[in-house]
Amino acid sequence: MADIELTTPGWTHTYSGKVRELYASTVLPPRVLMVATDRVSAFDHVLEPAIPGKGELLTRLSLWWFDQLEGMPNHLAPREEWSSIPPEVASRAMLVRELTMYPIECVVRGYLSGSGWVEYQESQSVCGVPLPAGLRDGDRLPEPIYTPAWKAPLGQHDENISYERTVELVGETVAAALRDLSLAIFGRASTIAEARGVILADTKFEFGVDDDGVVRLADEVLTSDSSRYWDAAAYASGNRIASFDKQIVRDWMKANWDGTGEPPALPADIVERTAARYRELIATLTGA
Ligand SMILES: N#Cc1c(N)ncnc1-c1cnn(CCN2CCOCC2)c1
Repeated sequence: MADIELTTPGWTHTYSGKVRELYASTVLPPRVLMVATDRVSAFDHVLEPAIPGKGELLTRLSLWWFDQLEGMPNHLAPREEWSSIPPEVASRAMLVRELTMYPIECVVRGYLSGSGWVEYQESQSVCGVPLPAGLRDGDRLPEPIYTPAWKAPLGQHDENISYERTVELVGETVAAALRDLSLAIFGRASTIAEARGVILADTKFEFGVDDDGVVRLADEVLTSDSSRYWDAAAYASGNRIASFDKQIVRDWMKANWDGTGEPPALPADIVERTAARYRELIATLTGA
């Protein structure tokens, strides 16, 4: 697609995701340019229209979180290289080290919601992790749980897997590291978010390993696309739907699409309310 290629020379388009485009540098050492688009996806579909400013807002949020998680090796390229990012995408791009990515979505859940609530009602467990009886939708879990998924190729569903299956996929040492790092990062991020009046209900991390064998936090991190964020004050007053993420889009889709055929276009007010929630979350967390 012509509009995907960058006009700045030195970059080759390598991958189109639902909401991101990836490019390889033809001049720098192995680097990947991750460009966030304004596209929004839900229920495995890319929806129309795009959400104005989404790519930039979520990139800013990722970069803020990478900075908050000091001490956790990540995939960002040294900042002195960032001047090479093409100006045409600079506000919504990250220049990252090329890693060998692990095929695991490292999901951590601190609260019971979404597919986890559906599964809990049927089995009193989430992804095979047993939970106490009597929990309600939106309840905080006794402690955060690690519920990994296998990263399916684009177009296929990610598949919830057991911790033991992750051991088969990446070995015991790496599987334990991914679990422990995910739970530790979730704990730190939850504390930082709650100090700002925001609940981090759940999120997913991706990791890769560099040529020196260092396991690094990769992908986007703790964005509204990879996480559920709730307003803590609203939650405390019993309003358990005041979310800062794509819930507005998900709820509208559930009410206006039966899941067959192409999804309907989002109305202008849903687009604007979603953009406003993204802006509000970034302002609440980062102060910017
Ligand atoms: N983050 C990051 C990152 C990194 N730091 N280094 C190398 N690759 C990636 C990465 C992340 N996502 N994808 C696209 C999705 N893959 C496409 C290929 O097939 C598997 C899926 C590439």
